[in-house]
Amino acid sequence: MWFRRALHPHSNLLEKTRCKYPPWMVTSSSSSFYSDLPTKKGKAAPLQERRMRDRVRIWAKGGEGGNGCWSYRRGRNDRYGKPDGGNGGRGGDVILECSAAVWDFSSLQHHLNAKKGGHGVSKNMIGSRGSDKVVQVPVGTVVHLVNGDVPSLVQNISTKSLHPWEIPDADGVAEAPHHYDNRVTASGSLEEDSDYSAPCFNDFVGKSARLHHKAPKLPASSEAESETCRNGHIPRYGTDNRRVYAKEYYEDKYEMEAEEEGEGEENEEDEEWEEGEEEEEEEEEEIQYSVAELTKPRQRLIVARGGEGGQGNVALRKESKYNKPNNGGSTDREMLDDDDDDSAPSTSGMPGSEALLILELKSIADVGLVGMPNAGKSTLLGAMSKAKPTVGHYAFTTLRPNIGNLNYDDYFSMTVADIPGLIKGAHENRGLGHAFLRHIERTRVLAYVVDLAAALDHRKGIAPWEQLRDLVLELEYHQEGLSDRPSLVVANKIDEEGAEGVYEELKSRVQGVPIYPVCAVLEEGVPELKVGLRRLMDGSEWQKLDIDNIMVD
Ligand SMILES: Nc1nc2c(ncn2[C@@H]2O[C@H](COP(=O)(O)OP(=O)(O)OP(=O)(O)O)[C@@H](O)[C@H]2O)c(=O)[nH]1
Repeated sequence: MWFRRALHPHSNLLEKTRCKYPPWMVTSSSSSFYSDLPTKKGKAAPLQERRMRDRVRIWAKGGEGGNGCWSYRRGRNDRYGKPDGGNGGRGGDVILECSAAVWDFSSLQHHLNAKKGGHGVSKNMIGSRGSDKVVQVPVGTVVHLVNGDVPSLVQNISTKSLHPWEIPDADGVAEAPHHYDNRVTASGSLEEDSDYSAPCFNDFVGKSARLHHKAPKLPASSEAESETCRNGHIPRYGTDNRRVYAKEYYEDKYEMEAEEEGEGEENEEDEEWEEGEEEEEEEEEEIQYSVAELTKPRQRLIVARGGEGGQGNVALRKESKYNKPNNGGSTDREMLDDDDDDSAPSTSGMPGSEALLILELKSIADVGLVGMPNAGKSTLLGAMSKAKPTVGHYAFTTLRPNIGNLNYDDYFSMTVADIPGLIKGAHENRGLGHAFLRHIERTRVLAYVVDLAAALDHRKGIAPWEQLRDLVLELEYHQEGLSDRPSLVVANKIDEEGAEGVYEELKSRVQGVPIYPVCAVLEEGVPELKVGLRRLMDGSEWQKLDIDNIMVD
């Protein structure tokens, strides 16, 4: 309605527009009225016109644990009070979530940080858990580890659906609490997370202890004593002293434990030896390839874990009391009520784990269309499926793999990936390089698309049999044995004049694979091609293109 009003002779909208823009920009014809106005090009180019980001390096850091609280609950009748500082909350994890709604890594940040846990509070209240950083990655993401812990797979079902005593199944998709986490292996199978090591004391010694509440009366440690001498009284609020005391407290504890076990020296030797071995390993292989894969939507992978929260003085006091030798046969309750030793400090939260990762996308499709630029791969994908890839009469129109669904009358369906054009020397980074070939590493069937008309009428193109030889060589350069899978040849542009003769010559020069003459533009020969692809898919035919079976001048 509004545009009719604008064009109505009595409408003053047209008049206003005339005033706003110079006369040469405003015409009375309805077709050019709006199109002549200067239009600003949007920032976001269509997906097809953007280059794909299928490899990215990310740095993930789990959230720091919240500090434990040091607090005493004092009352009118209780001058000294009882400890009531709660533990700090656990830091958040960095999680990669597999999603079918994401195509590549272009929306991924390089630094992924999860949130810190909340600090513990008085009245024995635990700090809140830091929120996780969940980022979505496309289906087919492969994770390589440069630095850090091996990521672990998290299962993703609401625990409400489980029986209270049921342990979430490893193969299922149950959201397991963290102690049920499993490690994922290169093959995607799960392993029990048996050697997940708790963060050690050294992890938090270097961190400044930020304690909220009043410090306990410190024992006569060397620093505390010197402070006492200077001020004439035991310092009650010195953070540094608390930290020193906390350090000594834990060092003593760990020494005692080691002495008890009588293996202190052996442990040191073992550690040195292990360290040496680890260094050697690091030197040998810096990147651990394919430590995990995300192949199904909603799969989740923890790449960096949040640090544990620090302990409040309630927890530490209980711990120290339970650890005391119980000679008098007193009960646990009596031991807890006994508040002779109320000087247990609180501890600061552990830092979260860090990981440096390389994410790589390997699209998953049943059939991969491989061909030189301008061979007609995108046109063919559009003819076979409902995909709408960009088609252009110039080379390298396709900048990212396009995936389409090939449907059959009996509801069978398969996915087809159109890979950007390859040229001779792609392995030396000519053209778009051969990085896109990683997308066909997972395809089950290969369809080589050749342009029958490329070398016709003294055009400068390459003859179809030479195109095939170059394609096979490029696949092999990318990965040995990549061409070793069921294959067929699509002889495209059969509608061009003289293409029939080239097709006949192609058949005589290339042996061992079925060749389908097709006109992708007119969708001729496409049904036969679909039948051929299905035969290769279900295994009723198995033929591959061998370099020895291609006759080139
Ligand atoms: N005559 C004829 N032209 C075709 C046929 N199929 C495709 N074309 C034309 O060939 C040109 C290239 O087609 P695309 O589908 O973009 O080729 P591509 O292999 O995807 O090219 P890249 O994106 O460079 O890899 C376009 O101008 C198409 O119209 C066909 O069967 N017959």
